[in-house]
Amino acid sequence: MLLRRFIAPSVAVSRLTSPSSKTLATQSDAHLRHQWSPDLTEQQSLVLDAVAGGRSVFITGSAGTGKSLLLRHAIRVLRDIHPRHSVFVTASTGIAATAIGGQTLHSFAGIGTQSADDANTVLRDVLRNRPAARRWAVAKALVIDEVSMIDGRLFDTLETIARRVRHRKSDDVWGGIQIIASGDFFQLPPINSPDPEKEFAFEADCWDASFDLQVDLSHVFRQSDAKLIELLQCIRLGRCDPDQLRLLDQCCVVHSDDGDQWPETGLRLSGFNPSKIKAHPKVLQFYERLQFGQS
Ligand SMILES: Nc1ncnc2c1ncn2[C@@H]1O[C@H](COP(=O)(O)OP(=O)(O)OP(=O)(O)O)[C@@H](O)[C@H]1O
Repeated sequence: MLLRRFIAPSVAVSRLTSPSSKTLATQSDAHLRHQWSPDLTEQQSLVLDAVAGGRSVFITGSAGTGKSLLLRHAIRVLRDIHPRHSVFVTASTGIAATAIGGQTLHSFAGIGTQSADDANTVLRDVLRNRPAARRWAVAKALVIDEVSMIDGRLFDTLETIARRVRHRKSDDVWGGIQIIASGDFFQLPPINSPDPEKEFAFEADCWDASFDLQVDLSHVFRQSDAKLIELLQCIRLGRCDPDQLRLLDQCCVVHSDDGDQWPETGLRLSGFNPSKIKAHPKVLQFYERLQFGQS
């Protein structure tokens, strides 16, 4: 269901067709590319060129396509083209924010951890929170990592806050703040999204208007085996064909009466012939694990 809702609009995307209203920087694209890294792919370079040009960009792609690496480059570029104090680096979770040296989106925005009530209530709270209102006022660029965990209603609320706080500076979407968002909607979803119609950020009313460019990174760096990459992509989309299912099946270690292969999970092991276990020449190792947490 998520697949249909997400892919259908346009995110298998390269360039938005409508021209941006934002002014493009005058730096030479080739010069910037040379400075960044010769190893970046064409898609990654396209993103950095857009960031350097003041455009708002959504970066997506499956695991290992270089989103995090690209985001780190993008943050450096943003700090080159804007005053440092006006670039805010955020993520939807504390762990993700720490990884990129930023803060949580909620903390930046001054909205607390509860999900957005109506936009007017949240706006009133933000305006009472002077440091937060000031952050919104001075921001020229806002980075949002792991945007897949932001629900659509909150995304719309944040855009409304930006526009209302900054109405004297700009009537544009997000009050003219350059938005660089990154995430993979096939990975972590929002927690307790309050509005089923706007469960995901890409369902927000302002989503498409928020970005000049939406890029789906296609080159997977984490694996090099083409067959494995294709298989992982198909699993991600829930579209495995019978050949791929057979291949997966072959990878499972299956109990064989005379072979030396062992079941790979405790569950299967418990159904394994106990005499086989006792007769096995190798010494069995037992590992104890303690796990703490709240349910
Ligand atoms: N252009 C590139 N050339 C070589 N290696 C690259 C390039 N871009 C990314 N990588 C490497 O690919 C690996 C995966 O990158 P990264 O962690 O940024 O992916 P990701 O899309 O953020 O993954 P995930 O969604 O799992 O967090 C890293 O080791 C990274 O250094």
